[in-house]
Amino acid sequence: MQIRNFTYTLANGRSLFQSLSADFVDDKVNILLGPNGVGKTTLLDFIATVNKREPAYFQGFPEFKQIAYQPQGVPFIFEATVFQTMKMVMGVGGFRGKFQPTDLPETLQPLADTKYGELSGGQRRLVMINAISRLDRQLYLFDEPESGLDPKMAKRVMTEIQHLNQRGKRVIMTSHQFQNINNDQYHLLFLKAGQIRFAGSPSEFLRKEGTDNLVDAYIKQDQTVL
Ligand SMILES: Nc1ncnc2c1ncn2[C@@H]1O[C@H](COP(=O)(O)OP(=O)(O)OP(=O)(O)O)[C@@H](O)[C@H]1O
Repeated sequence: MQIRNFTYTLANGRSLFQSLSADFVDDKVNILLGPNGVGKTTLLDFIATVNKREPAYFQGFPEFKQIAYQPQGVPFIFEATVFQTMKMVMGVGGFRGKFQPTDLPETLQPLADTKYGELSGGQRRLVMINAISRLDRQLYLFDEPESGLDPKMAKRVMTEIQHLNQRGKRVIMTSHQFQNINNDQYHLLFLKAGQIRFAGSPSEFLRKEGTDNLVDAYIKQDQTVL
């Protein structure tokens, strides 16, 4: 999957991407990093075809039906229970297998009959990520999947996302969290000022910035004068 020379200007005239090129890898979890407002979600929207995707710029991405997308917001029917919500999301996504409360992950089983509207923000996110991960698609897009989750849950979600990738699924996600980017099963793409400024493994990122701490590496990269 690759993006080639993609230029995009917002309706207010602000140039968001300038001849942006990016290469995503299949056998690692791709993580888009970069400052707030730089365009990570907008890029996911193009990949997911929420925004029209021109084949001249977006090459090798699966078609719409083969993509599962977890957007940042998680609006849903507040009265539905956790179990009903997951079943509904999976049903809309084309899941036709058997699904019962005992199929819920251990963390969600005690909440099976709890109304979605009574969950915390992090719990809602967990429900959506679980439902979306169970769809049978080629490409999974997660927009800040660990945001709002406690450290244990965030770690679990990142492990599940890696398992998804190890089962042969392609994954692109965004993140502002670094504590779980702890191995080279991740492929980092740093977006800033309209282009990808770094692409590579976490250890390559650390080496490039001359530090052993990803947060420091991120800040150094962000401070680089272009
Ligand atoms: N519907 C919209 N109309 C106008 N501008 C928009 C719209 N959606 C996003 N933008 C603008 O596009 C820019 C990129 O937003 P985007 O959400 O893609 O950034 P991001 O990198 O994902 O940010 P964050 O890390 O804060 O989630 C921002 O400046 C934002 O104001």
